[in-house]
Amino acid sequence: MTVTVTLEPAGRCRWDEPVRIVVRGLAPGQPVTLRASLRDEKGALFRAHARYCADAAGLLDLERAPALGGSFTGLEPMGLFWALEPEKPLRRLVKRDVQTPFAVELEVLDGHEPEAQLLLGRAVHERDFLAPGVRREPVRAGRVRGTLFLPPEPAPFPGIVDISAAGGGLLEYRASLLAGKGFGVMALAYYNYEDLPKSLRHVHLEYFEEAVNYLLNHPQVKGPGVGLLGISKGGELCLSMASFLKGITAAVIINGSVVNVWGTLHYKDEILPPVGFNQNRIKMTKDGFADIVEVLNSPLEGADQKSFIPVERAECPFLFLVGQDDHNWKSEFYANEASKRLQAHGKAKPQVICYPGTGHYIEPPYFPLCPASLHTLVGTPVIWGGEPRAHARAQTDAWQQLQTFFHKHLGGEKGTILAKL
Ligand SMILES: CCCCCCCCCCCC(=O)SCCNC(=O)CCNC(=O)[C@H](O)C(C)(C)COP(=O)(O)OP(=O)(O)OC[C@H]1O[C@@H](n2cnc3c(N)ncnc32)[C@H](O)[C@@H]1OP(=O)(O)O
Repeated sequence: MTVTVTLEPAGRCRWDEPVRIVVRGLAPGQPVTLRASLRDEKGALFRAHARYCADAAGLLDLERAPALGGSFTGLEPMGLFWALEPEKPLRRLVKRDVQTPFAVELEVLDGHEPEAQLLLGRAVHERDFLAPGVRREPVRAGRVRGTLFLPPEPAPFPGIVDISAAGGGLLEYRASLLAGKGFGVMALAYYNYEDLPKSLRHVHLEYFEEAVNYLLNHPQVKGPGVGLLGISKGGELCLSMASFLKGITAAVIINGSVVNVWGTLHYKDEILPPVGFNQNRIKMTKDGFADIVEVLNSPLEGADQKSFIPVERAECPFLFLVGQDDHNWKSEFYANEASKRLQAHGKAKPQVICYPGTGHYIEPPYFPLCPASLHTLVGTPVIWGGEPRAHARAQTDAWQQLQTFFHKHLGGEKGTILAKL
């Protein structure tokens, strides 16, 4: 009997959607190995594999059959995606062009032995980043540089500014996926992109103010305010935006810091100096990677207190999503200190969700954990923390949590349209 690999739903789906993998035509109880392969846009290969046994009817359904070993074990229907590992170390899976899908090759190999196994069947599964009808609009307005993603009509939609980690350039994949949930999402570049500043040494919030106003004035975006979504340095910038700027209705901070890091922050006549750091607190792992989690000074002591972002000035609700094993910096400490500061000034207690075993890059679901890669500010590979399975679980939950939070505070439940006030 021919071995077939089928995916449900059939055909192309969004990267953040689960898919059911079913293999038919095997012998009863046949041992097989499933292997997933993906090449990113720079040709870097990512692979995962797992060993299974067919059931008495010769069927293998990954929603019912536990993996017996390989890149992961246990009942993990999406393990072949979140357990992908780069052939060359230090590569993080990022999607640079959201207008094309990632093609994932799924192979069924006979037996459990690692050496060359007989190929029994295969399928190529496309996972894309733009839901049908989602529109992609490059933004070159005044100084603002980014890309706006708009859901299919009817407008208007709640607006969200999405700000990535330090690294420069412009990564659009989170914004493009989130636009598929009914939001108008602008991925905002903020340095080392086109004619933007080349470094983070001086950050002027007026640029971000212009970006917020651009989005608020967009004819397809509904007010009265916008949401902010930021990860890492992007999360820190969202906290500063919410503290100093108007027009912010909700903010989701993914592993951000509540202290100004690396460069001087400017807004009108105010300045926040960068928090101090001590390179002697960099530890080296047995693999030779840097662990920088202790490098930054505490913003609760001495002169470093001037670097604490005045979150008490913010008028919006916050959701902090925290990887408890974040090794970039102390995300849980920052979230808790932000919460204390807000409550000490009579503001609402923010929602803080902490994920055990979870590292720095909490991405949309099914992105594989990146254990270590180049830190552009540190200039050497660092560990980001996290354990693959726990990190994968956290990504799936965090993605739902941030959507729920934005729908609650920005409106925009699919189909509910509120006119601009
Ligand atoms: C001590 C004081 C402490 C002070 C304490 C500092 C802590 C504060 C940190 C601030 C808070 C944060 O944001 S922490 C998060 C910091 N994040 C980062 O540093 C992100 C690192 N950057 C990246 O991963 C990349 O920029 C991407 C993947 C985002 C996009 O790459 P790109 O912009 O297109 O760059 P590209 O020209 O392709 O490649 C340039 C180099 O980037 C890296 N790179 C490129 N692609 C990838 C990739 N997929 N995975 C991994 N790395 C990649 C490679 O090394 C590559 O060099 P080659 O191999 O091609 O030669």
